[in-house]
Amino acid sequence: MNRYVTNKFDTHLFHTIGVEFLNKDVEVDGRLVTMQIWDTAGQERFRSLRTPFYRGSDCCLLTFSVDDHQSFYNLANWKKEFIYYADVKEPEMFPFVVLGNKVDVSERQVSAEEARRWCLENGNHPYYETSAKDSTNVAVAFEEAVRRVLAMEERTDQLVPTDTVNLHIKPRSSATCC
Ligand SMILES: Nc1nc2c(ncn2[C@@H]2O[C@H](COP(=O)(O)OP(=O)(O)OP(=O)(O)O)[C@@H](O)[C@H]2O)c(=O)[nH]1
Repeated sequence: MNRYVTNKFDTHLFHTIGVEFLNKDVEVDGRLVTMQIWDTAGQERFRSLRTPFYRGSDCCLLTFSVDDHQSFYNLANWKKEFIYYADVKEPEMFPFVVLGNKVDVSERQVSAEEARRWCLENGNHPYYETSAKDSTNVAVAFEEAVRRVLAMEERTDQLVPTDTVNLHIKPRSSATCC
């Protein structure tokens, strides 16, 4: 989030406490969009602080580190937690984007193939290999998230009938006559 919005990278970051957020205006496929990005704390002790912020999200970027197998195994739990607290009614329709971050490091523990397979088998999520350190694919991944949200909104709009018939019948007032 910091690399994308402020174009900065810090090697000595403090853990996120609760939630941090930043906004960014972006043009995607000719549409101007204001993104509100919420970065939730990953540490277990902050669970109760982060979970209230899931509700109302339009998209979820599930992120792991390619040099840390455990963070990859945790993806399923993060997804489950998000779906539960965001109260996602149709998880298979919700836009998730998966990021394998830290591709700048040489000691990988998760291959791109393994990550892609997980994405395919767990909802066919788009997968991007990113580096907040050297900017690889960061903007591309966020823009894909915007595209998924816009596509989702278009689909939902199409489900709303345009020619509605109001079947609600107003009760007649007992005071009227004739
Ligand atoms: N080499 C490298 N290091 C990174 C990259 N992204 C983050 N880091 C480092 O990894 C550490 C953890 O980064 P965070 O962004 O705080 O990770 P987090 O998962 O959000 O952690 P919480 O704040 O506890 O939720 C920091 O020291 C970062 O500098 C990257 O793309 N490459």
